Amino acid sequence: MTAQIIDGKALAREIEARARKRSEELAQLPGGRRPGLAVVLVGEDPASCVYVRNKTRACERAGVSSREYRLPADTNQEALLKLIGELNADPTVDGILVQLPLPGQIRASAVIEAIDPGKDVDGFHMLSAGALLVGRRDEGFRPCTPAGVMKMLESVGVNPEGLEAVVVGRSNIVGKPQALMLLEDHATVTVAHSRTPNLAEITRRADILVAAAGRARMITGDMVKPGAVVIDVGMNRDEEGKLCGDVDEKSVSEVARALSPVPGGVGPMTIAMLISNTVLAAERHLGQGDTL
Ligand SMILES: NC(=O)C1=CN([C@@H]2O[C@H](COP(=O)(O)OP(=O)(O)OC[C@H]3O[C@@H](n4cnc5c(N)ncnc54)[C@H](OP(=O)(O)O)[C@@H]3O)[C@@H](O)[C@H]2O)C=CC1
Ligand SMILES: Nc1nc(=O)c2c([nH]1)NC[C@@H]1CN(c3ccc(C(=O)N[C@@H](CCC(=O)O)C(=O)O)cc3)C=[N+]21
Ligand SMILES: [Mg+2]
Repeated sequence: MTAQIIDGKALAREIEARARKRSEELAQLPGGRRPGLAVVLVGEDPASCVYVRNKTRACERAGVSSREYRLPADTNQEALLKLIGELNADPTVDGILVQLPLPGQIRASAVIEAIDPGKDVDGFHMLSAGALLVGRRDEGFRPCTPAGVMKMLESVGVNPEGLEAVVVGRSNIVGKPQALMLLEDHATVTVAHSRTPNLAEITRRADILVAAAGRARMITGDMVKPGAVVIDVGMNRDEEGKLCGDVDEKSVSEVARALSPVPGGVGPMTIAMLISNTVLAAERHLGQGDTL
């Protein structure tokens, strides 16, 4: 078997095109405007710079106006909180994204909780996390990466209902919300992590396997059930400095039915979902309800 490659980039472009249509409609409303996103970057992390550049380009494609705030690496928490307060109060800003990780002197949780929950387009605020947990789609925002993974599954005709899903990783931004979204769609969900002793045994049960551990090519063909759908969230550099996922594409593509590539898979989808969330935030701010 040779796995179908799931084209996250093409799917992301479709989502951006729909967002563009809606952005233009919002701009045409009386008292309307384009959705606005503020991206805050503290320090000069090279990987973060790549993401921020990709986000800026996607905003242009989707008709979302984006602003960047670049602060020096030694910025203190108080100064960052002051900027968040100003962005919270700015009616042209619908969404606020503070690029993670933050430098050590800043407590990320303090910054995330300071964001107006109505502008939490990353979906990292406690209110968004709680809304996902209790199944309230009308409140908060869904975290972009796991939401993008759900769209990718749908795009290859995979309905999670009744399937065994395994998520490798339990972070607040990927693994945990991913497990909740799969559960919401009626999969039987297992979450594995660094203290899981028998990982291969667990992953081999998966009809849907989501790899989000941040370990280069750790998922090999022998860990995958024949015919499984494998989604690779990982963004790693290998020994040669080459960008790679958590999945060993070569061995896994001989076993899986479908596989998402890195690059061109989850990364572009994460950005498309960020844009979708920003349009949703603008709709709510303009009293237009949820249409996306
Ligand atoms: N494409 C995209 O848009 C995005 C990509 N990413 C990428 O996804 C990956 C995960 O990101 P993130 O969740 O933020 O990472 P974290 O480092 O916060 O979490 C990693 C998780 O994986 C688990 N883990 C680590 N090593 C192993 C192992 N050997 N076996 C099993 N589980 C393991 C950890 O377990 P424990 O909890 O026990 O420590 C932890 O739960 C990274 O490569 C990141 O770059 C992240 C966000 C967006
Ligand atoms: N507050 C916050 N929100 C995030 O959503 C967030 C974050 N912080 N910190 C870092 C991670 C990582 N992340 C990516 C986004 C896009 C690509 C992306 O565009 N990837 C492309 C190209 C990557 C490349 O060429 O280097 C691809 O996979 O094809 C990757 C990773 C968002 N994250
Ligand atoms: Mg995100």
